Amino acid sequence: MSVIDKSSVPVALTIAGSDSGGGAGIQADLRTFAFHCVHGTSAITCVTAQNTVLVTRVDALPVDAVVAQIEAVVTDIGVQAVKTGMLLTAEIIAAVAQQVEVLKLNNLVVDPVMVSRTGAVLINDEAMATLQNVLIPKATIVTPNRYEAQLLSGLQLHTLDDMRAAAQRIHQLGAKAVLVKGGGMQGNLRGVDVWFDGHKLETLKTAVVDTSNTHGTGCTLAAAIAANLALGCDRLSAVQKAKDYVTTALRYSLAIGQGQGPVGHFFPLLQENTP
Ligand SMILES: Nc1ncnc2c1ncn2[C@@H]1O[C@H](COP(=O)(O)OP(=O)(O)OP(=O)(O)O)[C@@H](O)[C@H]1O
Ligand SMILES: Cc1ncc(CO)c(N)n1
Repeated sequence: MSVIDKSSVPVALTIAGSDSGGGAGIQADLRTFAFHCVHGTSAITCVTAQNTVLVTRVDALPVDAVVAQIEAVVTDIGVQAVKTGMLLTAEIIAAVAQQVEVLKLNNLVVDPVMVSRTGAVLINDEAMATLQNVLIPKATIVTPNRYEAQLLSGLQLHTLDDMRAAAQRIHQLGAKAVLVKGGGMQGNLRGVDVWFDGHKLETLKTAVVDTSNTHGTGCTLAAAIAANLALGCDRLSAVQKAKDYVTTALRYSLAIGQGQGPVGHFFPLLQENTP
C-alpha cells in the first residue's frame, strides 16, 4: 500500500444538498470525486428526505453552518475546484457567492439546481433571481438542464438551434462557459449537450442510453467536471471527459427503488470483481 503525497492529491469541494436515497446531491458528488482519484470535501446546504420516486421533505441548514463548512475546508485543506448543487434559498446562494469572492475560489462549476429534468420547480423566485444575478456570474462553467436553460435564457427549447441560442444568451449572464444539458430534450436530442464559452459553440454528443434510471445525472456530470478541473484539464476537455463518464455510469445504472434509479458511479470498475 503506498501513501499518496498530500501535495499531489487534488481536492474538490461540493456545496450541495444531501439525498437520503443516495443517488444525487452530496452522495453522488463524493462518489464521483473518489472515482476520479480526487479527494472530496463537502459543505451540506440542506437535507432532503428523498428516494427514487419523490422528495418528501427538505430542511435547509442555517446559513452560518454552510459558511463554516466552506471556511473549515478551504482554510486548512485548500481546494482546486468547487461544485455547487442544490443551494435552496436566496440567503444560502448569496452567502456561497460571498465565500467564493472572499476565499478566492477558482474553478467554480455551478449546477443551477432550480427545476428537475421532469419540470418540477425546486426553489422559489427569490432564490432563482439570486442564482442568476449573484452566483452564475462567478461561474467558470454553469450547467443548466433544459428547463433551467429556458428560465435563464427566456427561450423555449425544442431544437438544437434553440439550445445553441440559449447557451449564448446564458453566457451573457457572466459565466465563463455554459453547458446546456439535453437529458430532458425529446427524440434524437436526448443526451445532446451544447457548449458555449464566448468563442466556441460546440455540440457534445455521446450514445443515448435507453434507461429510466437517470437519477443524479446532472450532479454527477457537474461533479465530474469539477474533478477534471481539479486534475488540471482545460474547461472543454473537463466537460467532454465528464460527459463520457456520465454515459458509462448511465450504462451501469441501478434498477433499484420504484422510480428512477441512480447511475452506477463505481460499477464500471467493480463489476469484474463481483462474485
Ligand atoms: N438517457 C441518456 N443517455 C445519455 N446521456 C444522457 C441521458 N440522460 C441524460 N444524459 C446526459 O446526462 C447529463 C445530465 O443531463 P440532464 O439533462 O439529465 O441533467 P439534470 O436534469 O440536471 O439531471 P438530474 O436528474 O440530476 O437533475 C447530460 O450530459 C445529458 O446529456
Ligand atoms: C440533494 C439533491 N440535489 C440535486 C438534485 C437534482 O438531481 C436532487 N434530486 N437532490
